[in-house]
Amino acid sequence: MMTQKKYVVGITDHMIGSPDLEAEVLGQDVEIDFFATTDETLFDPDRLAKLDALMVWGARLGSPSISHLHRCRGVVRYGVGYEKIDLAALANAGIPFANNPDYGTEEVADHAIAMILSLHRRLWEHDARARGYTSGWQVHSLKPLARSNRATVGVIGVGRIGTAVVNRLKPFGFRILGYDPGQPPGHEKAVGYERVEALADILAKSDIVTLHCPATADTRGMLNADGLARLKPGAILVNTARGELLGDLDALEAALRSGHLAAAAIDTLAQEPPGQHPLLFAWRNREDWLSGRLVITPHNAFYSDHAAVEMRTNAARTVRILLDEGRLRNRVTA
Ligand SMILES: NC(=O)c1ccc[n+]([C@@H]2O[C@H](COP(=O)([O-])OP(=O)(O)OC[C@H]3O[C@@H](n4cnc5c(N)ncnc54)[C@H](O)[C@@H]3O)[C@@H](O)[C@H]2O)c1
Ligand SMILES: O=C(O)[C@H](O)COP(=O)(O)O
Repeated sequence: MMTQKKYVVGITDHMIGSPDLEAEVLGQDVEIDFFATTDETLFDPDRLAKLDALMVWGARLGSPSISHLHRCRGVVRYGVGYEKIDLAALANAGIPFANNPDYGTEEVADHAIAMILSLHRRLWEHDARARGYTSGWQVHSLKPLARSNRATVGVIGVGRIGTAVVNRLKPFGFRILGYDPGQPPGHEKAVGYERVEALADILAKSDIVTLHCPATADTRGMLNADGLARLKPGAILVNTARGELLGDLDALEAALRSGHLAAAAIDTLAQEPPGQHPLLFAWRNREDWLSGRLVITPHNAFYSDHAAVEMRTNAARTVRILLDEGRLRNRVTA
């Protein structure tokens, strides 16, 4: 017997492929309206107007779309970050918003650790030099390598992912500093890092800086020219959080060219896929001056098959709870 549909849930976007997993979790009384695009200008207003809830992955969601969500009880994002969602417009429309904080934490932490260790050990630089090995097959051909228990890692943002990174760093013996004005006193003891009270301090004291805070008005450009200049000479930078924290590729290029920044590993860029900046050109073309000192991955730190299932299941459960109980878990306010 066909179950009558009680609700309509909108799902974006084509990154989902087919919303079969969501259909299973949402149940038979939910009709899914699948918007197979990340381009919100292509969202049909009449279809938006019929939605009881909306699930969003890569799409932006701004006031033109939000103004058509007449009966929507909640918007749920598949991911953790929500800088592409106009929270103020949702609040004005009286529509609550939730993110999906508890998926893929382990994956992002592993990705950051892989980046930290491979840059700390200068794997890519050694690989590049050893390939042309008449001059490069030398044990000490690069800048000095510090033993991990003589190096300091600065973790900026010690929330879920930052904490998972701290826990992974401990067995290596690194000194671990943490900067996170949002965490209460005592958090550093509970997690096991040394608390630093000012951004400038953690930048100045760390050999390796790893970013794990969201993109907000406070954090955008925290490592622009000024922030980069505050780093220790020869520091390493890892960004698996958001590209907007760096933002200024001119400044990043200058810091790498001068050697003030020894190396950087980046999973997120302000523009994705990356554009035509000269630094990106040098990276694509493996230019000698940069070779092995800039590693870029395509915003896939979160990804594993397990995390993808976890992400989709958790987000759909959040919607099901909303439809059944009128309660939105993981709610985020502007
Ligand atoms: N690359 C990826 O695939 C991927 C995947 C998931 C999340 N992320 C990014 O990682 C970020 C962190 O995720 P999370 O799950 O740990 O989030 P979280 O909310 O658990 O932790 C973020 C922490 O950042 C802190 N923070 C806020 N403003 C700060 C500031 N000005 N300086 C220092 N710390 C500040 C907060 O107090 C919080 O403790 C997300 O916001 C998202 O942008 C990236
Ligand atoms: O924030 C997240 O969960 C991850 O970065 C993946 O989400 P996004 O790439 O869609 O923002």
